[in-house]
Amino acid sequence: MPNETNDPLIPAGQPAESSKSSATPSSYRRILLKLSGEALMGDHEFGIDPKVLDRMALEIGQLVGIGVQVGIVIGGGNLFRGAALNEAGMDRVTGDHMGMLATVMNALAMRDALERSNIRSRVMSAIQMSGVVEHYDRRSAIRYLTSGDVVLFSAGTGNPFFTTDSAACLRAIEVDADVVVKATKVDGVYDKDPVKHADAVKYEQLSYDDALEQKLGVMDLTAICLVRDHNMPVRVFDMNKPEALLNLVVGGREGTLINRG
Ligand SMILES: Nc1ncnc2c1ncn2[C@@H]1O[C@H](COP(=O)(O)OP(=O)(O)O)[C@@H](O)[C@H]1O
Ligand SMILES: O=c1ccn([C@@H]2O[C@H](COP(=O)(O)OP(=O)(O)O)[C@@H](O)[C@H]2O)c(=O)[nH]1
Repeated sequence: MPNETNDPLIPAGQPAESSKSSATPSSYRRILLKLSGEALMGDHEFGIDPKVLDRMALEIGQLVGIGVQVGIVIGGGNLFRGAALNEAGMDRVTGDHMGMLATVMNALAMRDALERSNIRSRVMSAIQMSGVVEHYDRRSAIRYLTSGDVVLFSAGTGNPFFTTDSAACLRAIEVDADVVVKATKVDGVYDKDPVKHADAVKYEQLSYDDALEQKLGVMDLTAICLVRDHNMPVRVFDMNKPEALLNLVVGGREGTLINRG
């Protein structure tokens, strides 16, 4: 049922067609954007490139400008990954805790860039961090999104052994986003890793089951199971392509759509 009551706690989740009749030219009313930590590095080997943050803030601002509600989950792979720390000898859960804290740092940096561009934003964390960021609360998050604030969901799911892809899918389902938009370094999902195979063929569209059966590697299987079980569409696109984000949100053919098929 479309939300016709203006109650912020009634899910936005309007199908694309119904929101087309509203003031926004967007195909989507509420999106969950997943940014990988590595996307924030730019040309560097580690850390955060402020120029990349500013460019992303600009692109996110374009979405806010046309009335799209934007939730963001940022990864932490530019700083720490639990699995990599574990391979180097560290306890896995400790490594995952460090990875989740890395996502909070990235979210703080992104908020800083958004605010410098005069885009209202809030950071919420799955791990309580009083005095630094607000603890994640679904109802508050929906209120913020409805009021037009960009909400950065940090610290992943709050649990070790998960990824921020799973966190993005989880938060998208919880706040009833219309779509998960996954920004990567490649321009969609291919039949094999396009970075390793020059002859890889891109999919325009892919079903959840095909993505699972073929283990296509662009998103972890836990995340795909979650979106499949809740019929949440995912679009994978290239964040380095200028205007690609805006284009896909207004209905352009960017990247690969993963859905029921
Ligand atoms: N079938 C595939 N289609 C597209 N990308 C793939 C595929 N298999 C593996 N990949 C890799 O997945 C990466 C994108 O996922 P992403 O989550 O952004 O990266 P990371 O896991 O390094 O944070 C791409 O850089 C690409 O090399
Ligand atoms: O719910 C979560 C999300 C993330 N992480 C940890 O945080 C790291 C950074 O997240 P991710 O690898 O998903 O970042 P990205 O690849 O998107 O940069 C992961 O490797 C995990 O160690 C975790 O333990 N639980």
